[in-house]
Amino acid sequence: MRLVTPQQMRRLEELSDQNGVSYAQLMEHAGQQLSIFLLRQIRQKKGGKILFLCGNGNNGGDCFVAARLLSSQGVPVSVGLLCGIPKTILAYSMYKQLGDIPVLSSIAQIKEAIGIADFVVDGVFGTGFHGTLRPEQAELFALASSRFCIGVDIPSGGNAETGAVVPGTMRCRMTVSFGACKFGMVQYPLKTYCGEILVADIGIPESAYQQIDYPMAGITERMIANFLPSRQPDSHKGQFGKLLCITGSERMPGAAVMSAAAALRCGVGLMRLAVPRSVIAAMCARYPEPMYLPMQTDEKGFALSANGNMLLEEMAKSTAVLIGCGLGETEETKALVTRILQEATCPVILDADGINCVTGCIDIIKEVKVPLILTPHPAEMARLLHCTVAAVQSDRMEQAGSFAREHGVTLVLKGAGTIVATPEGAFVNSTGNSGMSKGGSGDVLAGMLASLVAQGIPPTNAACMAVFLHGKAGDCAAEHLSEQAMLPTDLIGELPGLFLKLEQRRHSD
Ligand SMILES: NC(=O)C1=CN([C@@H]2O[C@H](COP(=O)(O)OP(=O)(O)OC[C@H]3O[C@@H](n4cnc5c(N)ncnc54)[C@H](OP(=O)(O)O)[C@@H]3O)[C@@H](O)[C@H]2O)[C@@H](O)CC1
Ligand SMILES: Nc1ncnc2c1ncn2[C@@H]1O[C@H](COP(=O)(O)OP(=O)(O)O)[C@@H](O)[C@H]1O
Ligand SMILES: [K+]
Repeated sequence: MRLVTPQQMRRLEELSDQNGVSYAQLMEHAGQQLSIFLLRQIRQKKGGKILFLCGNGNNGGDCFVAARLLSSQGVPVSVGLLCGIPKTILAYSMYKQLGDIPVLSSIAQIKEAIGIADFVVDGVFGTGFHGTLRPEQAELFALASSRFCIGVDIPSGGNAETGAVVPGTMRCRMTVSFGACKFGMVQYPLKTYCGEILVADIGIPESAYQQIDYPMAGITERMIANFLPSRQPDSHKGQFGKLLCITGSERMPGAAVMSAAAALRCGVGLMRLAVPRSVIAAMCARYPEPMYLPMQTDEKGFALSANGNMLLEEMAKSTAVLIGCGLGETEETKALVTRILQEATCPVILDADGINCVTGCIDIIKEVKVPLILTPHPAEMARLLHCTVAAVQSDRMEQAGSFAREHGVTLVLKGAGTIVATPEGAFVNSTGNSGMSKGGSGDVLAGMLASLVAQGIPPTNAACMAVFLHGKAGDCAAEHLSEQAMLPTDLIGELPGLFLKLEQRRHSD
């Protein structure tokens, strides 16, 4: 699913206009698509009165077209003007074609109409919304939201660029978005205001989409199914990658266990697991598959930089390195992480404390000569950028995309609606649930990602595949264990079922 910012949408409309599909035709198509959708809804409900709530911009214009088309087919429609007569030439010309459709402009009339409508269509504000809602608007929106409300392009009050909402934003059961889904609609909190999202084709030429800078898309199962490495019947372990994990400390051995277990379940051929010597016996009892590399530690159980030479030798034999989960943030681990990055000979996945260790010397990232993937959660991202978590969360795509472009890395900004940003474009995940908001879920993701990269899947593809499957594993776990009780380790238990499905899908394709 394509995702666009409001600026990109405006550029698409402009390119479309230059390529023979005018602005007026786009609006006519948008209204047509909306009317087709509404007709389907009416048929399912066996009848229904439709009230279009319209603002004075082009979002209202789409509604005038739909109202005219539906009315010509005998559907009882009315229009409520919330911001007066349309301001744009386009919307005004559509408004003038309403004919004898009832137009309500007093608040009292509109309130009454909302009360008796079967469907309320929200065409008050689209991508041109800014500022806040006036109290009387918020009150009307609350009333409309209590009905079966259908969003036009985006719920009014939502920010199509960031996913922010203002108090009183319209709550829609379904939203019909034109040309492409707006990025903000797949981020929180706006996502929860959209209901089911449908994208309507309004005739923007394919060539226009191809000219958009920094394209974005939602991650789908279909997309990631093709990334699975093929397994030939005569294959051997050396063909499925060699992963070096530099993880864990005496205080956080679990992070090493979870990332390693997840990596093993994602199919890597060989794993070397560098962890503090003291935790190896317990780990090996649980997971005998990896080759264990004992690390020397300080008196608190955190790895020393003196392990560097041994780790570099092991890295030379590896196809990917995962560093950071549970490693701890000390002067010694900082020196170790820095050295691994500076001398890396294969792709590196930098997670958790691996990220924390470089926040003071972020420019070294630009000098890394191998593909680098960072997997920060919002607080780690804020540390990287030396800003607040709120600043990260208020504009996730801008923060992730700018970082990826500036540093030439793949950046996985975690949290509901995880973003995989690369220097060329970005992907957004929609799987997962709040049952995953538990310490350890990130370690599982890091292990999965590292395993896929080690197997030779290009970093961006691997990141999309890992975040999609990680969230899907969370959704499966929640189904039979509940969001409340499920654990990060349960995600690992779901992986075999998910890979089985992907393999079956590949065999049937
Ligand atoms: N262009 C095309 O060909 C196509 C466009 N399409 C449709 O156009 C939509 C974008 O239309 P748009 O740019 O006119 O903006 P829209 O969202 O209607 O709102 C702007 C109006 O609201 C006002 N306003 C804003 N905030 C406000 C507030 N807090 N309180 C009060 N007023 C406020 C704002 O006022 P102003 O900025 O002037 O102060 C302005 O008058 C898009 O979402 C899609 O539905 C489709 O048909 C496809 C083809
Ligand atoms: N509400 C949610 N919806 C979807 N995914 C979530 C949600 N909460 C957490 N996750 C996912 O779980 C993981 C948590 O990672 P992180 O915060 O690094 O955990 P930890 O470091 O404790 O292992 C991320 O991949 C994140 O996207
Ligand atoms: K709207």
